[in-house]
Amino acid sequence: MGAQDTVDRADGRAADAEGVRERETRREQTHLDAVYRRLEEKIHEAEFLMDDAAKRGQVGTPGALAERDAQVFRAGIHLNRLNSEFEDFLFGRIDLLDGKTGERGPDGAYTSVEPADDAVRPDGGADIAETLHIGRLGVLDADYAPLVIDWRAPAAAPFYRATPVTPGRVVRRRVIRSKGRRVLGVEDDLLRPEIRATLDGEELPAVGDGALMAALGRARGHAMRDIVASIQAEQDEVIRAPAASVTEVEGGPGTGKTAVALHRAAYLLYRDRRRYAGGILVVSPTPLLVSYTEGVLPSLGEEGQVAIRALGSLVDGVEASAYDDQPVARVKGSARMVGVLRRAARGALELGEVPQRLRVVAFGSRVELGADELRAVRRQVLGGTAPVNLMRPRARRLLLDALWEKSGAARRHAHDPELAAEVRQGFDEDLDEETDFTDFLDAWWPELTPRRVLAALADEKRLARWARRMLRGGEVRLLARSLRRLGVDGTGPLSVHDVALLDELRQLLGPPAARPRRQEDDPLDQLTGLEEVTTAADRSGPRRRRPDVEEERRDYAHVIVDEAQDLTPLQWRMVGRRGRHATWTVVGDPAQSSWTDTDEAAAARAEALGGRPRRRFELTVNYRNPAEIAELADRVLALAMPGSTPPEAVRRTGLVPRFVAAVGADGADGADGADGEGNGEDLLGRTVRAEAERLLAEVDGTVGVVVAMGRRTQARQWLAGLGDRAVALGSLEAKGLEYDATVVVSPAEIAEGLSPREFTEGGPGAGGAGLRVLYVALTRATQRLTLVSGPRDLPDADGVPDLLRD
Ligand SMILES: Nc1ncnc2c1ncn2[C@@H]1O[C@H](COP(=O)(O)OP(=O)(O)OP(=O)(O)O)[C@@H](O)[C@H]1O
Repeated sequence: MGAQDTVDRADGRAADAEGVRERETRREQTHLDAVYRRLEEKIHEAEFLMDDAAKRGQVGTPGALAERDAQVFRAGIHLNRLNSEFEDFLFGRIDLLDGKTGERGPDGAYTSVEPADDAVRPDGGADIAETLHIGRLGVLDADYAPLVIDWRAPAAAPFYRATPVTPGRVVRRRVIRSKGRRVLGVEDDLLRPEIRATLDGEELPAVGDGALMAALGRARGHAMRDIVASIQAEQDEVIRAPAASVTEVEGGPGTGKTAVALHRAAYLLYRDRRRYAGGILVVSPTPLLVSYTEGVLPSLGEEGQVAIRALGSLVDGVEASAYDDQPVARVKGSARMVGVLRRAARGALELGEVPQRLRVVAFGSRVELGADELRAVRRQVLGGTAPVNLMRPRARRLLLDALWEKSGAARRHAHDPELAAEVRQGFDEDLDEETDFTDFLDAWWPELTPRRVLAALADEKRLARWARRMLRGGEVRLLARSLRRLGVDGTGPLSVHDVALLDELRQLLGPPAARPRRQEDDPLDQLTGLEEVTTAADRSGPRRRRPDVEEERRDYAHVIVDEAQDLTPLQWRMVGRRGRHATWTVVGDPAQSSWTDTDEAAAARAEALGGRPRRRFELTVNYRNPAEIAELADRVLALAMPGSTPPEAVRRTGLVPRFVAAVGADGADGADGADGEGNGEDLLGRTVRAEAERLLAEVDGTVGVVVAMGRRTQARQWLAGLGDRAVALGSLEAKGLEYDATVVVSPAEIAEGLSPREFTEGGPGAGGAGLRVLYVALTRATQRLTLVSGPRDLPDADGVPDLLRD
């Protein structure tokens, strides 16, 4: 056979394959047309029903209608948005063998997973018994037969679970790519290539190289895409895990933890909407990650029921995105702060001008309590554990007791308790109207707000008193200095770690107490020692609201924590308060933790999750990084956490990371002004900019430049004018994000920037949060990685920094 024949045959095969692809695409187009026709019918029907209900003055809420025909109605109302904003309304198809009757599928429904014994004939032939189309929402035809099955329905599970090793009934899995109403193409995986399957008498063809690789190769934008068309089996198990108790998921970078957590939220809503509607909280580490991920749920047809909040925005009315330096963050996040804040919450009662004497006129005579007596009353009030603001009624009550005693009236009426009670009531009522008394109470037991108390910690002497035996001198100094930003009244800007302190204080202070009411029973008379005491009167009585008292927090039905390895003990307490009665999904990767005291955080996490039973999952495949990048990052992982197993990268691109040294002839990078305005000054900046430009030309999507936290502003200037495809970010901000290409600037600085002491004393190999942060930085790229080293990196002749050499 001549060379020309070989070429002709190959061309012929390619032309055949093209023909099959076109034919298969046309077939799916026919199905999609039918789906849209049906959806249009349902939209008209829904509009008519809404209209009709409105005309007849009935309650025609979408909710009420949805119950009539929930699945199709929902599809209808989402359709227009799906059309305009999202691709792939219908994205999947499975062709199945006949199943064993009566066998249950992965979710316990009667969807047989295993084929019937005679599904494959002895000669290897088999007929496709069932074809299912899978989409973002379910659509039924006029006879209630499914045109599209919701991806979350049990019947759709084999689309995700089938693998060539355990194919079950699935012969062919097809991913359909469409835009609006147009089918663009199909990608098939044959899960049982050993059999000759036919559909309606025709042989079942397979088109393309599989959908996963196609999805992974696409350029990235500034928003995360859903993975609904290519969820992998181990991910699907997490998404569909029963909601009960706590689901814990660990996996290395790029294993899909964030994606899986968001798809799980959509799944839980589908399974039990009544329970979860309005009640799923997703906690994300940074506002950047919130905005990166917030389109995923709407693309899955879920909006409004899930709150995605950054750790700095978890308290209503507060929006913090500033970072503290790591040593400060470490103090603020430590569990030791709970004790300090407890003292501060009580100590703050003495912040203003505390009156040392109470003088009133009662029943026509002067009664007075002196400093010692007042101190004794205060001690007595503080004997309980109720929130400080809620102790105010008790303070009032005990002051009245002391005044009553002092007035001698108690003795005068000792023989007649009934009369004594009556007189006492008059005594209290008189004093409640006496401004000398009410003004005194306001000054002596002021209403405290969390911000005010937090700001009070900025006074170093005062803080040292409150923190005695809990914080070291250096820590007190750092903390006090950092809180000065808040100003005296506490209205200054908050850092992310301040928010957890604020939330802790909200708990310790409680809401401002109700104003005293006549004949009010002091609940603490009976209940001293209870954690939280309010009466119906307190709750319904008029409150003097302060503008800086935030709305009550909510109690969620399910809490999803992303990047859980980074929560500080105080943040765990803050999140735990929002899920006291919740079920939980907690995803994270210890190898990416930037927190130093991991034992302390583990204890706080255990407390937040309580004694609920746990179900653990591990994700093992890295879908983000090509193997060439993952292998480099694994060197740092080996230093940061010796012995840990990295996830396995799913693809190889042939593009190895590029190393560039920005070291001048004098060995300086000049970024710290080593030689003034001269050559070395902006060598690093110029190099980084040039590398970013180079990557922008090489990839279609985004380029992220990751620098040590202290260099963020500088890095933004380096990139000025390069357009919005290039982004500069600090190492801690890179959490959870990804870019087509990244420039990682000075690995040594990123590792040191976090914790110089840990890095230089322990040295590489001693582990440490700094190296884990570097590991995060190195695992953000989906295609290309460039490393720019400065002098601190001690690059070798090839520009490879010391930390990344073999
Ligand atoms: N089954 C899948 N099909 C297609 N893409 C996937 C799949 N699973 C994950 N990905 C993609 O891999 C990338 C990494 O996913 P994700 O950000 O959820 O990982 P992660 O485990 O949270 O990573 P990190 O720990 O680094 O934050 C994303 O682009 C995601 O869309």
